Amino acid sequence: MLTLSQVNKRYPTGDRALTDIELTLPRGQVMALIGPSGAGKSTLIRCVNRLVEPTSGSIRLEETELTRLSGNALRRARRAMAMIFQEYALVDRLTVMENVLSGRLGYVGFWRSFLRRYPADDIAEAFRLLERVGLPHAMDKRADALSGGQRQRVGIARALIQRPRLLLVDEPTASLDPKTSRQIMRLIRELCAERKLAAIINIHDVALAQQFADRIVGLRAGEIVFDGKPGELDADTLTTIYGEEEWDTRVQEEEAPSAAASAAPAPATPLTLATGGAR
Ligand SMILES: Nc1ncnc2c1ncn2[C@@H]1O[C@H](COP(=O)(O)OP(=O)(O)OP(=O)(O)O)[C@@H](O)[C@H]1O
Repeated sequence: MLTLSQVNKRYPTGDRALTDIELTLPRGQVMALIGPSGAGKSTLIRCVNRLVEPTSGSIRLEETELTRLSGNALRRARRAMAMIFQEYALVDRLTVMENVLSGRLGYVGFWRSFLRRYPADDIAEAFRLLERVGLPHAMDKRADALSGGQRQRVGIARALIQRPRLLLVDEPTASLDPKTSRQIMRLIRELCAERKLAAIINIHDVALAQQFADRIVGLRAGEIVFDGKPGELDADTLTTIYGEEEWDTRVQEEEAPSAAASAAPAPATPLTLATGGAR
């Protein structure tokens, strides 16, 4: 449903962020995008919804060539691609319900949204979504009264009320504790399955990516250096993506003495990356 072909991005500063990206994402597939800082993960997902302009190449969402769109046509295409952010991007002074409904801004007219008069169907759907993400009792709370995990659930509900076909997810767990991170990843995974949504999830935590994604794509210096199933990620592949490291042993040697590590459950996946492996 999403096809990137020969996508390149060079920023005006001269930084080459993406080189000849080729990627096809089928409907319903959850893909994790991993790679070191500066590898181009955020640039890639922002090229898809054109928050960043690719320098060259083609990006197709089903029949639509996204790189050629502007104005209303671009706004319409963006409705199909909802974004979930690391820092949630909620409006703090608004209620949870209002934040969720703001996901409909691309659909309702300016005055309606300005006056916050949303159609009854949208309100009913917002109720259903808040229930689905586990926040049925929080709808009247202000967004700034919520925990990080709850804020991300609101961000997920806001994305879904857009009725997207594709989720673009930018480090959804970066500000969350390990347990909440897993709950959020599980929720995203389940919702994608329920709604046949494809997702690209930019994530630093390799263990979480392995556990919750169907497919992992590794970027290094703007190029795809790995594209495979979570079980195919081995120490050699991690070295290709991140550079030299003793992937199998580092967590044990460096973290085992701490209380946090000894309380952690045994890894469910074969490899745990030291930088993001605590669960
Ligand atoms: N607005 C910008 N202007 C100039 N260069 C940029 C800009 N945004 C990103 N870059 C550069 O593009 C490259 C890729 O950055 P990007 O943020 O996409 O990487 P990333 O993999 O998402 O990193 P991180 O994991 O740290 O968020 C880096 O060299 C970065 O310095």
